Amino acid sequence: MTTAPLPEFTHERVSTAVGERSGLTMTVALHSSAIGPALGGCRLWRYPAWIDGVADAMRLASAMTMKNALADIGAGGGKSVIALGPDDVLDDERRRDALLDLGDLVQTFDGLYRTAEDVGTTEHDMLVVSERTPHVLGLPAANGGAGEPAEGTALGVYASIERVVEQVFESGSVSGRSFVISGLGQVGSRLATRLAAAGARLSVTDIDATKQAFASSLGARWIAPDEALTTPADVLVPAGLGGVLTPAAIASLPVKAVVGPANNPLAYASGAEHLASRGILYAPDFVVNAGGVIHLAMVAEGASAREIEGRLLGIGDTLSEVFHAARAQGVTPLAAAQALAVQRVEQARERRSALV
Ligand SMILES: NC(=O)c1ccc[n+]([C@@H]2O[C@H](COP(=O)([O-])OP(=O)(O)OC[C@H]3O[C@@H](n4cnc5c(N)ncnc54)[C@H](O)[C@@H]3O)[C@@H](O)[C@H]2O)c1
Repeated sequence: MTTAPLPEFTHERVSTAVGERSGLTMTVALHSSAIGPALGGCRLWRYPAWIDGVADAMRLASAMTMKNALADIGAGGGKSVIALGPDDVLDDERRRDALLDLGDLVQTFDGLYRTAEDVGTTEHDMLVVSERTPHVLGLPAANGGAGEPAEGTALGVYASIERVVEQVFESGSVSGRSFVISGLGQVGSRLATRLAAAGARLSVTDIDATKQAFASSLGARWIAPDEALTTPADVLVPAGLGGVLTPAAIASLPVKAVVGPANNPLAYASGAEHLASRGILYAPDFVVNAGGVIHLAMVAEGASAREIEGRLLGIGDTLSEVFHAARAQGVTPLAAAQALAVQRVEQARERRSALV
């Protein structure tokens, strides 16, 4: 039985298999290849039931279509999930088996879906996946790959944070502004470091309490994970998993803006309207966290570090364009971003059918 509602099935193909070697259930969800071969990472995570992993892959894949369309990298949207059940134990051998199984499943898409690292997987894991399929990005730099995309993601989110602060406070400076960062992983820790260096006041948390030492090295205040949505601040930065902004959380969220790397932070469809009705500016996740895919796609194309940095900082411009469109159309930034992405996908589809 699924514990969350299944997403709408608008995908080109969803393949779920029990890994031959690992016995783990894994899913590749290809949402759209209209713009180009899909690109989206592989999440390795624990779920209450296998179907929750399928639903997560499907939701994340459609968000990747939106993200990649707005990132303008010539890629469609897809995602993969290796689902651990509540009692599954993952030792090194089984982890390797799971990654080889994933490689086989990715290979059945014949290049229409390309994988990379995501929550729960690393660049070294991608090296294992590459033993079974060439359709994998983000291998370690020492192996000729793009390496961890988190630095690129953090740069794009940081550029977005400045635009959000500018929008709300009429100055893009983060100095003296207060932030809550929930999740100090690959991206959250980099954002915390940048924000602290720029003079922001930080309250931070993670479910991994060992991150407290890092927090104090930045001079940040440590809060409990369940205080992240109740601590007053100028800006909330969700940098853990998605689904945290529930109706109850939004009803009393004591911030002026939400902007962060976490995919799908809104737990329900009308969350963006609810935030807007409370006067909270929401920067759509798939606009601000596109730095990772931009980095992966551009390194694969052989772009220079300078060109890539320019595109990462350009995420701030895309976000400003979205805010502008939202104001002009009288809709939320999320609706404006979705409309822009859908328009790009439809245009690509029309160009394709004109060629057939
Ligand atoms: N890494 C990237 O390049 C990238 C790109 C786009 C989007 N994202 C998204 O950004 C988010 C963070 O990615 P990451 O690469 O930093 O992942 P990560 O796994 O390195 O870090 C996530 C951190 O969040 C913590 N966490 C999980 N649940 C939490 C909770 N309820 N409260 C507080 N902390 C919690 C984890 O302990 C971990 O430290 C994810 O949603 C991911 O999908 C990441």
